[in-house]
Amino acid sequence: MASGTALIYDEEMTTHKLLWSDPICDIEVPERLSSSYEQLRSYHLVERCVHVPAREGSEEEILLVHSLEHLEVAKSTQTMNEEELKRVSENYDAFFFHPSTYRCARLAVGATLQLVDAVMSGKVRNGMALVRPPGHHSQRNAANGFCLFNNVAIAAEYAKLKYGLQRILIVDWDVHHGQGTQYIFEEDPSVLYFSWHRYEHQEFWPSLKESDYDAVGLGKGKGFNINLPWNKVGMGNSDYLAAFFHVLLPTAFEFDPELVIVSSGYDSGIGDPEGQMNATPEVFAHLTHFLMQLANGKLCVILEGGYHLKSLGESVCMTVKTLLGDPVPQVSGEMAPCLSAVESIQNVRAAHKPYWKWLAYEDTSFLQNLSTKSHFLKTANSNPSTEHESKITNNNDTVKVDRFLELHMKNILFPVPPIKTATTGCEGSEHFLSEHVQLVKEMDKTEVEALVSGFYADLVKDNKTLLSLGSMFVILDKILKKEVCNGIATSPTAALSAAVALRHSVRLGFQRVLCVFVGDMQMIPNTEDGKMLIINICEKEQSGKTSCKHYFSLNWKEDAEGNDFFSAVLGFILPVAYSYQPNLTVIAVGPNRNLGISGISLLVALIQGLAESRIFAVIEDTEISLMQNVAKLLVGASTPAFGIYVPPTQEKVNRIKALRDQFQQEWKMLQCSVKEGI
Ligand SMILES: NCCCNCCCCCS
Ligand SMILES: [Zn+2]
Repeated sequence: MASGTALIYDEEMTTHKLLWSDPICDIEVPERLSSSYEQLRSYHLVERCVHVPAREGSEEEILLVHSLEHLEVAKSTQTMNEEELKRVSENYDAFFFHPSTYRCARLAVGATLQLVDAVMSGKVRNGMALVRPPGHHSQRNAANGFCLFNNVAIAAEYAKLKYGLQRILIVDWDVHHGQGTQYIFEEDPSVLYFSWHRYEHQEFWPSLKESDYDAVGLGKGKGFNINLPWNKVGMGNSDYLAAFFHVLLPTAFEFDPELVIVSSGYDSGIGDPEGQMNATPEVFAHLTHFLMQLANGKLCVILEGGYHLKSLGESVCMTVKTLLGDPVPQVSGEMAPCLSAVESIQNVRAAHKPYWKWLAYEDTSFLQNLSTKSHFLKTANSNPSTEHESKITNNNDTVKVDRFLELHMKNILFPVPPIKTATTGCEGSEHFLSEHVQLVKEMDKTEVEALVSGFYADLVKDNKTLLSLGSMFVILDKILKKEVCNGIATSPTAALSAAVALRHSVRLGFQRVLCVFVGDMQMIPNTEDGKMLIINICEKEQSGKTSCKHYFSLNWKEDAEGNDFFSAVLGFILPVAYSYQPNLTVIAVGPNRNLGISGISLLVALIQGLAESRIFAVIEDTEISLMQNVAKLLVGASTPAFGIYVPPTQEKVNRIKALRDQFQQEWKMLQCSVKEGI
């Protein structure tokens, strides 16, 4: 199994720079690269990565995407004087040439292809390339928006040719629409292109009609181009996460890519003068973590934009830290997407309904009620509750943004725990023992009885249960003290152990404990005080217990053909969990589970983004292979495999929709459509 994270950086790419005054282009400075690299070094992240050298992209590789004419024009600029450079640059929208631009652009292409080779060859699992000039605006025959050659588009064509790939996902989280990439692949069903971008109803650059949500691709490519326009500035962490849960991830898992490439622009982050958005650096750790669960972890992150140096640097570090497998920091801010974001999400889901199985039963009746194409009137005067208050008055005050980020990142960056996983050395754990795993010694019986005596004492009869409870307490203690990141234990009675673990965790001081219980839970703790939130995935309604704000019973019967659990995890469990913001997650699998191992693996893999990746898993001791799968995921030893994708049945979609309609006011991350009549 491939491991390791590649980092590609070559100082020579800092030589390209603007030689004359141009207020549009003067933000694309060499320091974008050097200060990002310095920030990575300051967090000791460079030394933890595998260094892969850049190289020049060959003319042949560039011609995979660009015309010979475009290549020749670019090549001819190397010997021009400033006057000539200025004149050639004026042929393009927002681009500048320097004598070294051509050389730098070829290094940017080569660095990107080096990363693709390192990942596809298994030399590393994933990686990041810090490159400039960026690429996603450049087109077959034109430079545009600071971009000369489309690095990511060339990488996709290269990967198809060299590795015979048939499904590549490009995620463009830059705040600008990568129209160049869209044009290149809009008829190509083997490349799924997703972009969100500041749009403001076509007012924001590049102000194209084809950047709107109804540009779904052409011909055979229909459905493989996804545009999510942001029609207001100030979008934040919750809007970005909602876009992943309710648009990108369900599509991405159905598409099942063999490789994921990110057009990683950080001008969608707080403080950036172009984006004017509010999302804070740690959100990129979450976005990266989600994409790491696709394509067996084969993920290539390529720098695009990002023009506030401090914001850019912090976001680059959050990305690389996550690629390295570090715990994902708690995401900040109110977990409630704004009205405008939910409108855009609803529109793009409706536009793509004809092309994706997961959207087969999407309710698009709202389209009938509205005549205009922009399915919603511009929410010009939308009331304050639908607007995000901006943490910073305006992003143009660079020093103020620096100060904010200084403080914000202080309580986020935590040392990586020396040990990742603690376990009781239960059956089957010998398979995955590695330096990341610590065996915990059993706790002595009297101590356990003392801890359990308060409650459930009557239930705890035999020694075996007492011992398993003992080791559970030890593990929970280590997680609380941050000596380990997560832990796993088996139990003869997972339901009892889970109930005891929940009570013990609250008593240890965890304020919000999320418990996902698979199987019939037998006893359900009282969740009135909100200190626990329980999601019970069971085959039948628990006797008499209906769902309420902190207790959900989600009936699910595993599909014999494969894994149909994606819509439940992405459309319900994660949105509720992210709304709740737990500081510990307990995953328990009891007897007669009703979910397949691949469904449970999906749940464990995606839920690690919560609670700073603090997870305690307790598994019925009869489930040896499940235990091994979950343990490998917690250690980070394996890239997850989620089985055969099966789309949800109408009945299952309706069940999730019913829960969403009932609880989307309490747990706002569930929102993906605007209530009628707002
Ligand atoms: N009024 C023209 C604004 C042009 N702005 C170009 C921004 C390119 C960003 C590359 S990520
Ligand atoms: Zn950009």
